[in-house]
Amino acid sequence: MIKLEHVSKYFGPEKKTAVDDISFEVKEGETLVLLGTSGCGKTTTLRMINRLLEADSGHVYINGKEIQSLPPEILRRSIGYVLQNTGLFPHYTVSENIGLVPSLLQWDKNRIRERTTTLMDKLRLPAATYADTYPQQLSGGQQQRVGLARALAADPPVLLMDEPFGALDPLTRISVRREFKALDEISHRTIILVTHDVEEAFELGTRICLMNEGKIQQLGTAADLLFRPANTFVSSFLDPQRLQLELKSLHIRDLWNWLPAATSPVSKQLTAQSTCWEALEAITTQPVSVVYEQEQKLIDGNGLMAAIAAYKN
Ligand SMILES: Nc1ncnc2c1ncn2[C@@H]1O[C@H](COP(=O)(O)OP(=O)(O)OP(=O)(O)O)[C@@H](O)[C@H]1O
Repeated sequence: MIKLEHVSKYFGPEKKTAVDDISFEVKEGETLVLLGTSGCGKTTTLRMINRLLEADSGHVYINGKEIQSLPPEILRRSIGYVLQNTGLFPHYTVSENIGLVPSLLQWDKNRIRERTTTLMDKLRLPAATYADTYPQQLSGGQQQRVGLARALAADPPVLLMDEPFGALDPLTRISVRREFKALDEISHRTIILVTHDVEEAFELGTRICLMNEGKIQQLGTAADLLFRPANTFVSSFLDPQRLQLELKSLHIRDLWNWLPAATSPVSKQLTAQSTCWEALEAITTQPVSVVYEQEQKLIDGNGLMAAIAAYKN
């Protein structure tokens, strides 16, 4: 769906390298997260995909078509773009902001109104209350949802998101992120999301591309990065949050072979798809059992920790 081949970008008279020969592919419906510390080239990479920046070398393809072959304004109509500071127009109402791209595409007024209302309802901003308000009358979390609705309005197959939850306070950030993940409008889209927040990357990414100094250090699933790091940069980057990330990334089914059998029936609250984090939350009061592939296993604190240790060895 999206393919980068040996893409590089340099800035300034000294041709300082911002992005250094990176290649990756994002499949249809996948969310790829570009993760890394400030200045590692995430935003530059993202902006070369919608041609807000031009690559100095290499090729970018969307659906097999090289993006250079399309005028930037046509290209951008099929790519939703969400920014940290939302980029909403302050003198446009919420519904005018959301309907911007459909208007440019010359949809008729009824279709724009219908689409705007649908999106506002889905994003918990009922049109009756918010359609005629202005962005500055909304909270940060609400403005972020308007920014997302605007990016989704013309139903683009591709969504590029640059620190979309970055301006929100930690609690709002977690709830807006959960809502985003659960949104049916998101599930079928191909998304590239930039963040420096490891937990966010692990929660939202189908795969994660960890960058440093313009280069890809590793591109893989959360489990690849955690348990099969490509180099010491990758493991040290994750170390500060390692325990939490491991508990949230490992599922009961991953540990199945190392968990003890349940000898007597115990209350069942978990499934094999539950994460170890969810299991720990559930077993704070009593052990639980899980049935998977016609076997019943016991989940208690000691058994779970021993199974995690065995999995890692
Ligand atoms: N327009 C520009 N002119 C000169 N240098 C730039 C420009 N844009 C980015 N850079 C430099 O390129 C490098 C990569 O920047 P980029 O914004 O892509 O990093 P980032 O990983 O997105 O960082 P952040 O998380 O802080 O946004 C940095 O060293 C930055 O200073």
